Amino acid sequence: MIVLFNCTCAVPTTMDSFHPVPVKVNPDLQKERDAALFNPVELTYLKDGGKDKTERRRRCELLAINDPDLQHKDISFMARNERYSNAVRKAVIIARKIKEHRLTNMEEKQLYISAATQYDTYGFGLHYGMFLPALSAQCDEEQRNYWLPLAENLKILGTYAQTELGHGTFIRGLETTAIYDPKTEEFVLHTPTLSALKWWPGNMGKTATHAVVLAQLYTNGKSYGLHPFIVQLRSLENHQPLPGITLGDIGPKLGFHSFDNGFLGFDHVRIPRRNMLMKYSQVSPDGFYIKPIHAKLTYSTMVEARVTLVSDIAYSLSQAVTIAVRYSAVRRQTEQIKGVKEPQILDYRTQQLKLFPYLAAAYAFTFTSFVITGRYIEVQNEMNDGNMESLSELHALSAGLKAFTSYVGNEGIEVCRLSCGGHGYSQASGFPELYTLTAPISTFEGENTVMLLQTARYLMKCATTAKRGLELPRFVLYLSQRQKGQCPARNESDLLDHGLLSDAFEHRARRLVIEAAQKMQSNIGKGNPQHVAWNNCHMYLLKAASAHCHFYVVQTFVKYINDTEMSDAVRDILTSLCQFYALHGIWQNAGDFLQDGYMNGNQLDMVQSLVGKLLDKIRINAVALVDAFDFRDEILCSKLGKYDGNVYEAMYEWAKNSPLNKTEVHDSYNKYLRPLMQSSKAKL
Ligand SMILES: CCCCCCCCCCCCCCCC(=O)SCCNC(=O)CCNC(=O)[C@H](O)C(C)(C)COP(=O)(O)OP(=O)(O)OC[C@H]1O[C@@H](n2cnc3c(N)ncnc32)[C@H](O)[C@@H]1OP(=O)(O)O
Ligand SMILES: Cc1cc2nc3c(=O)[nH]c(=O)nc-3n(C[C@H](O)[C@H](O)[C@H](O)COP(=O)(O)OP(=O)(O)OC[C@H]3O[C@@H](n4cnc5c(N)ncnc54)[C@H](O)[C@@H]3O)c2cc1C
Repeated sequence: MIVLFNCTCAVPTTMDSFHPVPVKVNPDLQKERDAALFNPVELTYLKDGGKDKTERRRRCELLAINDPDLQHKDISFMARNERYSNAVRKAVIIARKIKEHRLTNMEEKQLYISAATQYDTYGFGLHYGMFLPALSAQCDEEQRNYWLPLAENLKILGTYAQTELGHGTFIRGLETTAIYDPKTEEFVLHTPTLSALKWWPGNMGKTATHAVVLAQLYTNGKSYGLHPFIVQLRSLENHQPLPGITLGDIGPKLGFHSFDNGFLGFDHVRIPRRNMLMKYSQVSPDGFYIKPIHAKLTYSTMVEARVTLVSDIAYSLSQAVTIAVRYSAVRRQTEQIKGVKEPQILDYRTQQLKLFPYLAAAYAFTFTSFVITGRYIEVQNEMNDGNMESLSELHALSAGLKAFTSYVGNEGIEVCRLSCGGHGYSQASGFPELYTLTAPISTFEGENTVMLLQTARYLMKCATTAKRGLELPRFVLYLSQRQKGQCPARNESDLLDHGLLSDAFEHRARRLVIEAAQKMQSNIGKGNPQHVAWNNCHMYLLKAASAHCHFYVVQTFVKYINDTEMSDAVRDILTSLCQFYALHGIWQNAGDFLQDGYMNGNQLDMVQSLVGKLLDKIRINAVALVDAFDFRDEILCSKLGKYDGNVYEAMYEWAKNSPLNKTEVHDSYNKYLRPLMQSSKAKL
């Protein structure tokens, strides 16, 4: 039985609300909305960057939501083959519709794509997410003029083939070779071992015709390290793999079921010299190598992707808390006073303690994503002018924030699922797809521990620079400032001060960075080689990097509230949310704040008491805070998180469509159960 998503296009939407006016709203949810102390649409405008941007976003999303060509049965009821095929079908429709709707702006395209794909992966995700960015960043002008129009017009479909079976993290250890042959002016690509098979690249198994392949460059008998090459994988006539190329799908995964993550092997495959992407380094026809102005420019595609992932995590976490908070407002459980209605589960302190830290984090990460995206654009412009000075800083910032936010995001989505009890485990909740789509962010684009260690590496250098009294970039300037002694808070109201809270995180980050640097120094002092000392100090380094990122997020949240114009009511709730984010962070990491005597037991008591008090303030506004994220039901794809709160009706309707309910009596009854039961009967 085919079930279409509820197509609500015929139902009018009000000016302020994006949602169709529901026939009946769950009274508990309505009560929450009536009691809120601010207007959520104001916060929506703020988050989107203005009313006009909200309206533009809604228009883009509605174009996809209301399009009958993009409707299909729930992906939860599809097998993998069907899911892959459906994702490709939709990707093709999306490409056509983007042209028809004249969506030329990148942001609009992304909004449209994410509304059209709903909670599934996008069939051309790697093409747009990594292949095109890699071409844009690594091609010289002539190459751009040739390849970009082909890729932008989908005449070729691409992927980014870096990871191998044997190595993902340690990319200097990748084994695929590209050996230059000056006689024919070609590179010969080869997979010398099983472990050198490219493994994991998305859309490579069945979809891509081309790939940006990362391979070890050899010319004139010398190795020059990893470089990007564009390689045709499949025929443009019949999609068959080209001679010398082995391709396939790597099989089912935890999630990403619609994605054809693939493997790829080369058997002495020849490509023209100009298929090496030559913006930063070149090989001349006679095999002379010209090196790049910065050794790590080959890695720049990953920096862009890590920046984008911070926004993606903020978006997914916002979806998770929207589902869990709305459901917690309509779910009632456990009679407290005989004969009196059971309370909404949102009233339980434990439920609030599960959800509100992630609600606060969702806002904190959203604002952080604005800042890091802005910084990325600035550095990109500097790099386009040939100034590579800030590349290391951007790498450290993006690697650390991608790791810090995705750890919290993955954990938060799982906590939200658990907070919905049994129904959270149903595919109807939306959590299984949301979780499995977000979970690999901790692994791809750089495994999180490895990324935090990269941030730590940068911080260690900064600690040395600060010690020498030399200048540091803005975002680590605090490392050159002196520690401020003890936390000055005397009472609870002092502890609500944003400046004081930001100072506390600054103090913790500086102390942990300096401590890690000292541990490294003393380890090296004991005669350990650098890599042994580094390994011995991993626990300090990881903590330092994480504390640095935590401080960055708190500071960004505070600065956002201070620097942005907003109504008093919105400022009031964002202020409480920011205080809660910081105080809860102190409470959860109390040891770090107590360890050097920066805070004392009495101050910690006050922190804990304030966390409790702020729960009340957030409780009144919780539903409005998640409404402000402004997810339409068609995008949230959760029966628990529906805007109208009619959860039980929706779950029952959804369950009726389970393929197992197609017939009253399943085939397996006649095949297995009947013979078993009849023979058992005989024995009785
Ligand atoms: C319309 C649109 C729709 C879109 C819809 C999207 C849908 C989208 C679906 C997505 C689907 C998933 C897509 C997953 C795609 C993959 O996962 S692609 C594969 C990603 N792979 C990785 O991230 C590998 C991680 N590993 C690495 O990056 C490197 O090996 C490491 C860990 C950084 C180490 O590199 P290394 O060369 O060994 O460097 P090392 O000796 O440690 O030295 C570090 C030095 O390099 C510098 N460095 C390292 N990296 C960098 C860098 N990147 N930049 C600058 N400097 C750097 C450091 O600053 C440091 O400098 P110094 O301190 O020496 O001055
Ligand atoms: C869904 C998905 C999609 C992907 N898409 C692509 C793609 O499109 N293109 C592509 O090229 N790749 C892709 N990848 C691969 C991905 O980028 C790698 O898996 C990732 O970079 C991690 O590398 P790894 O698998 O080698 O992990 P490993 O490095 O083997 O990690 C295993 C463990 O070792 C630890 N470890 C490793 N090195 C260190 C160290 N130096 N110090 C301390 N601990 C360490 C890690 O912390 C981790 O705990 C994808 C992966 C997934 C899951």
